[in-house]
Amino acid sequence: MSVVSVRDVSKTFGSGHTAVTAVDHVSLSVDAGDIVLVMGPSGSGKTTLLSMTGTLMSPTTGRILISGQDTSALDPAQLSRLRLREFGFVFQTFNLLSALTAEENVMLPLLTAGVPRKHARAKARAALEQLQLGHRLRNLPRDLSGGEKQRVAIARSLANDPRLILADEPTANLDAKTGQDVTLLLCETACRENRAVIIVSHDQRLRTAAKRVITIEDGRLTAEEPGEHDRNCRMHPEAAPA
Ligand SMILES: Nc1ncnc2c1ncn2[C@@H]1O[C@H](COP(=O)(O)OP(=O)(O)OP(=O)(O)O)[C@@H](O)[C@H]1O
Repeated sequence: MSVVSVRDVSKTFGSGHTAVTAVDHVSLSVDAGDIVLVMGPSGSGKTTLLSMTGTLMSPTTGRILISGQDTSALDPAQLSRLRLREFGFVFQTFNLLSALTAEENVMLPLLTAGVPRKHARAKARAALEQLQLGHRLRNLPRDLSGGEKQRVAIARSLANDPRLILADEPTANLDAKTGQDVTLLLCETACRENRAVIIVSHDQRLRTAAKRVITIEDGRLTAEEPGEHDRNCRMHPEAAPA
């Protein structure tokens, strides 16, 4: 069974002559271990598709199934629990809380999900160590580089063992090399743990991190090509931590 199945989904904003169809009859299935890069011009519907896939926005028509469960049948509280349990989110602006250390930032969603503090701390440390940030546990975001901040955000997205990681322009605020390295690290880690990943980006260099590359234009999926990701989840030789 697919981790996520997007079935004939459309999203229209507004109505009448000002209506904009941002996503137009899109179907897409993503399995465990899949790493899908969604590319396309500005305004083509990438973020709208990602938001619906993450149940942050409901489709106008069509259905989103998460591990076979139809999300349209769930109320907001159930959707919120589903997101905490099944999804990890990575954003272009990192979205770290400035008053919390790296470790506390990673612990936060675990505590929200009801994980006991001691266990949450151990999981946060393990996730940060995996992202090669074991020496930065007590640092505040302001003392971290852009690449380190995004690695903390990735550790946070991985800490609750999500089935699916959704990343929206994760490299937009990083220089090209750092952005590619951080994304490769995310993809290698997710691949080894058999998690599914969907990344929305303009960045052609991320093809090296993806197993599938999907193009969206005017809200429609227009192409799918294989990516260049190493199927054995090996770290790309050029990638070193940022
Ligand atoms: N909340 C909204 N209300 C009205 N129109 C919207 C809304 N969100 C998106 N749109 C419109 O839907 C279309 C798709 O937007 P979306 O942000 O999904 O594209 P995108 O491919 O992610 O663009 P970018 O690469 O610039 O982030 C655009 O025409 C946009 O203006």
